[in-house]
Amino acid sequence: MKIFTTEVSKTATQATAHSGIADLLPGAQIDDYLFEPCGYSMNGILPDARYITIHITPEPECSYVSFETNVPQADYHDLIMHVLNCFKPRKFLLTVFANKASKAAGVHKDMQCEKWDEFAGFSRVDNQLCMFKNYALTYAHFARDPF
Ligand SMILES: C[S@@+](CC[C@H](N)C(=O)[O-])C[C@H]1O[C@@H](n2cnc3c(N)ncnc32)[C@H](O)[C@@H]1O
Repeated sequence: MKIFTTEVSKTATQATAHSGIADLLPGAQIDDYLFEPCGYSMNGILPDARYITIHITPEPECSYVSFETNVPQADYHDLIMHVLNCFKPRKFLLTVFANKASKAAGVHKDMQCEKWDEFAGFSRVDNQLCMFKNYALTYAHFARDPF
């Protein structure tokens, strides 16, 4: 997380490149900001009103990264792996919003499968499917050391 400090990165562009954020969704037009002495925010826009937004609090006592996108994908496995490789968290929360018309319509059912109980070295410690009128939400909590 030191990469998101002005001690290590001279500019936001440097932090975006060196952290791997620039490669998460190639082609995004990025507006990034590196706070003094630490902290990072970025918004990226892609064709068809798609976006990516990342906010990073690197302070060790309360470190936190948020990543959000509306880029439609049938399967977010590779993108999730890419994000995890960038930030190497000890735990993460995953939320997927999709309805029947979404490219990701099958994700809710898929994420109820036991194969997600263990994922990329993480254990799933919580899993919820919430059905709303026009869409559903899957929420899952993964941790490296759950017990
Ligand atoms: C990236 S900002 C994001 C805050 C925003 N509430 C969010 O999560 O969307 C938080 C990080 O920037 C740092 N920071 C430095 N100066 C800041 C400022 N003037 N306003 C907000 N955050 C600042 C904080 O210490 C923290 O590491």
